[in-house]
Amino acid sequence: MSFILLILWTPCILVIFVILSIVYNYFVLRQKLKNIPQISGYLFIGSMLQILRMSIEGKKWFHDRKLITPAFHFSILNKFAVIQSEQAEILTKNLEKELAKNIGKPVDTLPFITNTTLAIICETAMGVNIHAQDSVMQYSEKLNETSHLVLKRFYKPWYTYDWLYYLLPEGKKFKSAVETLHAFTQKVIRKKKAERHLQRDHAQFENEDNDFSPDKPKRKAFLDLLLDQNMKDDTPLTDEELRAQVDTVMFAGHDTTSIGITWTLFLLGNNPEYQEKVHEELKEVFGDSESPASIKEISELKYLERVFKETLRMFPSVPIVSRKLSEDVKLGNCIIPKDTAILCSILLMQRNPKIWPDPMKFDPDRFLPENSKLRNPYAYIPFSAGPRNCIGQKFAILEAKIILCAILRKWRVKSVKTLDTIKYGCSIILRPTEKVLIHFTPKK
Ligand code: HEM
Repeated sequence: MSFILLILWTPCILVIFVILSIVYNYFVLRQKLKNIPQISGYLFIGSMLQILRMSIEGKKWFHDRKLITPAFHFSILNKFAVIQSEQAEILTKNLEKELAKNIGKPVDTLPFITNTTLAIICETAMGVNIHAQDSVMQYSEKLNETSHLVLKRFYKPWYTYDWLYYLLPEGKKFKSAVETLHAFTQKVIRKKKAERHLQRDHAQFENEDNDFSPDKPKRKAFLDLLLDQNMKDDTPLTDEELRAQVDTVMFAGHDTTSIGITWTLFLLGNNPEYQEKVHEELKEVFGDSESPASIKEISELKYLERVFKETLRMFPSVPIVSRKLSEDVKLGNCIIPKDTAILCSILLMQRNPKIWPDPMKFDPDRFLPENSKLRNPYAYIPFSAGPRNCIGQKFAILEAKIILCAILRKWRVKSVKTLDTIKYGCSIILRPTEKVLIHFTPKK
């Protein structure tokens, strides 16, 4: 079967094709650059638009993407890696404390990892230190609340109409959560802008282009980089658009990665023979050293990278991506007309036994170069594909490796639940719906 037809109730009836085939994903995801909208605007009735920029289309999307791309350049990622490493060290200290408090008990792992990825994204996206800011935790809670509410709205047709939705308790809750989010990001942007004015007045940044030279210890957040780029742009972003950019990176950049890392620990904790290979690799790269990992050492952890890739195959953090066709597209014998809504199911495709034999078997060697070379690149798309793919892919892989490496250099892990017994479900993100309990046993 290549696609499923879904008919949904929205202000007008919406027909959606859920695509299950590699070839069809290829046609849908690589549509022309001129107009590659996602359909979150359709599905979530515009409410997500208030928070994020995911529904921006055409030239506007292209302009904004060009503007934020330099902030994800490889040279800048290395600077961000310093923050990722510092936070990974804090995580291991926190885990040590937790284990000392509850000797012999398994740890509910996801909250620890999420606090870490949230701290990382706050510092890298906004330049805010999480420990100094209680409001950041509130920001994260509200972000989760809004994504749950958006999804609930999708299942209740009478919530479709804004005027009605905002009169009802859930609509009011949603509005208040969005206001908290906006207020926080706007405050940070205003503060950043004021700081920059002050710095300019004091001529502290005489040579902007050299700001990333190694002898300059100052680290810039995504927001600083965006403001730098924005100053050079012919059509700069407004404050509201800047806010949406930062919110998007905050939203897209912490839960996705923390859940991916937690699933990795869960799968390693169920597959001791593969976990042993990770420990062997760590021993080879680090020996008995206890110093934090360097970027070079992280890049040598090829097996760990394959482990993370295989985890994202079985548990893609984003299980579905959406598109609205910008042109008629021929799929098999059918012509699907322009403007049709399409869902590409990453989850179903990456677990399709015709493409991935024995799909629920965890096997990192599927990603050995010799085993991947003949595979269609659209068979594996946890970061989506085509021009509108995940801009944070390299950031996420680096972060996952740094955090996993920091944990697995200290402990062996064993999961309480198995693949058959753990409960999880699809919302915007594929997340566990129960605690992911893991035993951590010191290696020394
Ligand atoms: C394991 C971690 C991650 C996964 C699996 C993931 C996956 C995805 C997917 C599937 C999309 C949707 C693309 C589409 O609709 O085709 C996306 C978009 C996006 N992601 Fe990620 N992501 C991850 C981490 C990150 C991180 C760490 C950041 C930022 C630091 C980030 C920033 C973004 C942004 C800004 C977009 C929107 C891109 C656009 O519309 O131009 N992601 N991500």
